[in-house]
Amino acid sequence: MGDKQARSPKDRFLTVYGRKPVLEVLADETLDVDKVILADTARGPAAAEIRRAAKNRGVAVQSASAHRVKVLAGNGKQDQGVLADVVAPRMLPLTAALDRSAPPSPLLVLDGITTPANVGMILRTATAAGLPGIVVPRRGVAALDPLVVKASAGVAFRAPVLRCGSAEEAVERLTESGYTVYALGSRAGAEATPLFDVDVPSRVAFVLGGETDGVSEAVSNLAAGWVSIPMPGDVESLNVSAAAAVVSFELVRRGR
Ligand SMILES: C[S@@+](CC[C@H](N)C(=O)[O-])C[C@H]1O[C@@H](n2cnc3c(N)ncnc32)[C@H](O)[C@@H]1O
Repeated sequence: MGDKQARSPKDRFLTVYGRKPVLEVLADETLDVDKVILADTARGPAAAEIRRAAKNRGVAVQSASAHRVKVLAGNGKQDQGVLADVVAPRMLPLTAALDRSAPPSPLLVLDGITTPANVGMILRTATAAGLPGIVVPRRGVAALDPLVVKASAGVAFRAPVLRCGSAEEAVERLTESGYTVYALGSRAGAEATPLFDVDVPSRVAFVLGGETDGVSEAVSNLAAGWVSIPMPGDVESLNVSAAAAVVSFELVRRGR
């Protein structure tokens, strides 16, 4: 994965699409809206309202074909011919964060989490716990779209999101940078260290896996080991956002 992709412009923006979400971000003075892109086929009162709201905020409205808007919104989404790029001030490429003199730690890394509501809830919880970084790969994880923003209760705009191509790439980069990277799994059995006993070195990251398959084999092979949240009750696993909450606040407790 070259640096070009690692520094995609998408690393700065959350794209919001659809008339109502775009009007909502334009109405929110705390958000820095970079631009609005409106389909050249968009006419009538709804398009006029968006143009008016953008003008009031001094936000540029670019015109594009309806097809282009659809592609930019991630194809198959209910874009209604309009999207807005909102600057997420704390979103950074992972590589840039690791180049800092004090790289952020502890981190969460998302691997294969495809339900936007889970991604949004994880961003909200980890931000609430004060974690300095949540690695959200561009591939294999739900796109940072309005469903994620909604599930995060708007926290996604200011969550410390670190972007990279894939979870595998993130684990490789983190390991090269001296992080101990643990894979979180409920069924790892005897080979897993209970979360409440695990060492938390100064550079540490915990990988959360997908809703169905958990942490991928490729990622777990790169990790330093498995960690599990003890579950004395008889259930197979926690919802991934619940697991993220337990880990995040255990890290807060350890940091005291
Ligand atoms: C719904 S679980 C995935 C269950 C999946 N069948 C599996 O084999 O891992 C989603 C993610 O939440 C995290 N998780 C859930 N329960 C956990 C537990 N008790 N300990 C550690 N991680 C857990 C793991 O990262 C897991 O990959």
